[in-house]
Amino acid sequence: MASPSTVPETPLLKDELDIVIPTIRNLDFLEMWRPFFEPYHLIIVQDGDPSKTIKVPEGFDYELYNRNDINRILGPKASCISFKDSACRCFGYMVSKKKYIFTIDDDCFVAKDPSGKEINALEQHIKNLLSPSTPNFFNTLYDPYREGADFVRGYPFSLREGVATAVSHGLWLNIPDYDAPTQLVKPRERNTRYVDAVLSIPKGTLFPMCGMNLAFNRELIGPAMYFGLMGDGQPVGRYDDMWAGWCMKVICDHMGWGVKTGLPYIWHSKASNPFVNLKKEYNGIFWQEELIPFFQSAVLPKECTTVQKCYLELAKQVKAKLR
Ligand SMILES: O=c1ccn([C@@H]2O[C@H](COP(=O)(O)OP(=O)(O)O[C@H]3O[C@@H](CO)[C@H](O)[C@H]3O)[C@@H](O)[C@H]2O)c(=O)[nH]1
Ligand SMILES: [Mn+2]
Repeated sequence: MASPSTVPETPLLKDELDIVIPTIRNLDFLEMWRPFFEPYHLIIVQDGDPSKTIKVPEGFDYELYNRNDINRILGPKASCISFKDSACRCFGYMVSKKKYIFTIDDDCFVAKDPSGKEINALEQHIKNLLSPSTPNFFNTLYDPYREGADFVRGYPFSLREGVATAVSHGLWLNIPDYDAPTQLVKPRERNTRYVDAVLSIPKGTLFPMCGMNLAFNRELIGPAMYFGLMGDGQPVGRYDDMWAGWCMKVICDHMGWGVKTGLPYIWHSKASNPFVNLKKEYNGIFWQEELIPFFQSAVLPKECTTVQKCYLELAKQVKAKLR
């Protein structure tokens, strides 16, 4: 019998978490993530031409879905899954049967922290999701549940239990997730700043959710994580994750759940073409100036006791106020 010291540590949430990857390129990046990802089940959503063969590196346990699969499974409803846009990833959230989801882009690699240690982004997301959030009162020493930190003087004891964490939003070293105008004026800017913090986004505050390094509790907030319809035939692009983030945050605030941002970092390697991105984002840059005030003022009635009811109510308000 193996002695306790040799028994391999079972990766956290090994059978309760799926890793969802949208791809229109290839999956070579998985080699670098192998030590961290291999124990987990992958759901690969292949975008673009379904006749193209996507090679999954040996040793990974995965499901792979292309557009033909999406059309077969959803029939006429397949039109709600974006085509030729990373928003297609939310199909993976739908077919998953697990409690947690981690989604990552195929141009995101393992980053190193300032000490040079490789960052297990998945492990950090799991820690973020399994520990409470503090959206109702800001803790100036950041994450109070972290080793070596705590609540500071003046923090109400009645609030120190925190609330359930629904979403963990990770960040990116190297290529930051800038919009096209910013990328055009700062083409060589790279993010080299590693901020060693995890923050709860305060209740009542929206934020720009990026889908490239993101984890969430699918059982809690899954129905609100629909990534807006973008890509082929749509007037706006690169607002899929933003849309989901705004809907999700309004609903989390209403349901009393938390959203965290900060660690973990990944290394984002490819800058997408800013001119192509400008065309995709152009309408969205105007659209969001109308959208944000809508989401900031959205109120969900107390009868909305489930995420589904919240989302349907939000949809009703969108239809009434945003068309
Ligand atoms: O038509 C497409 C284009 C891309 N993908 C896959 O989606 C991700 C992200 O693609 P990419 O790295 O090219 O785009 P970025 O600008 O860096 O991504 C940021 O913008 C958001 C787009 O809304 C995205 O979530 C952010 O990370 C890769 O895995 C591509 O392979 C696709 O499936 N279909
Ligand atoms: Mn990218």
